Amino acid sequence: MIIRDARFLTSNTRVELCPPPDRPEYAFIGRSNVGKSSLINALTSRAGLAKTSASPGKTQLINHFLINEQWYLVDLPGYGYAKVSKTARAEWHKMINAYLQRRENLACVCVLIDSRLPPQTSDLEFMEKLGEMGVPFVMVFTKIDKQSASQTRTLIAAYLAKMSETWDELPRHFLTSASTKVGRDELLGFIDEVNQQLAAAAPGA
Ligand SMILES: Nc1nc2c(ncn2[C@@H]2O[C@H](COP(=O)(O)OP(=O)(O)OP(=O)(O)O)[C@@H](O)[C@H]2O)c(=O)[nH]1
Ligand SMILES: [Mg+2]
Repeated sequence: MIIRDARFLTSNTRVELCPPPDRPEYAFIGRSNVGKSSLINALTSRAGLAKTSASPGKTQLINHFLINEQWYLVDLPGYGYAKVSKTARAEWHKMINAYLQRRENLACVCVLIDSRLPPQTSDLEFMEKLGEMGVPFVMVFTKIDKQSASQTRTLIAAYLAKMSETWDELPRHFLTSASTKVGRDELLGFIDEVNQQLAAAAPGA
């Protein structure tokens, strides 16, 4: 897929204030600092489209971007950041739960996972929750440029082995780097595929 056009639409905390649910939506979520905003910039080849930061907790709102006038890409605030207050964490859960439950055009959630770490409880629990809610998702491993290919292979294999303890069928997964753009075409190809399936299934198609 070629990204001809990518623009920022809105930032807000409430699902009712999101843009009209009139096209497929793909949401990026994962632990703070995992590289959600950076990957959005890499996918769209628009540096600075989504705000990034070396310190965790940069993205605080539900940010909508419109891609090729056809689909929405959403940058969400991260979870699992230790220095966040109890109140802030409760607010995050409220906002994200409402978004996941009520955003009717949500086509797929991309759960971003740091490729350098062993399976983290917060990621495993979040994916469990998506499964219980019946929200489709894929796993997107990030920052693979930061280690050797063999380290990545070993860690991903261990991750998938861990997942197969609780999942009968493993979700699809992608290996990515916002720095080198590895995995960009695969992820965009997947989004294209889902967009086409949804269009074919839509009434009047
Ligand atoms: N080397 C490398 N660094 C990356 C990559 N992706 C992100 N980073 C760096 O990781 C840090 C966090 O990136 P962000 O994109 O802001 O992370 P985020 O997940 O949006 O973080 P929050 O909005 O705080 O939840 C920044 O310093 C990025 O430059 C990558 O693929 N490779
Ligand atoms: Mg961010």
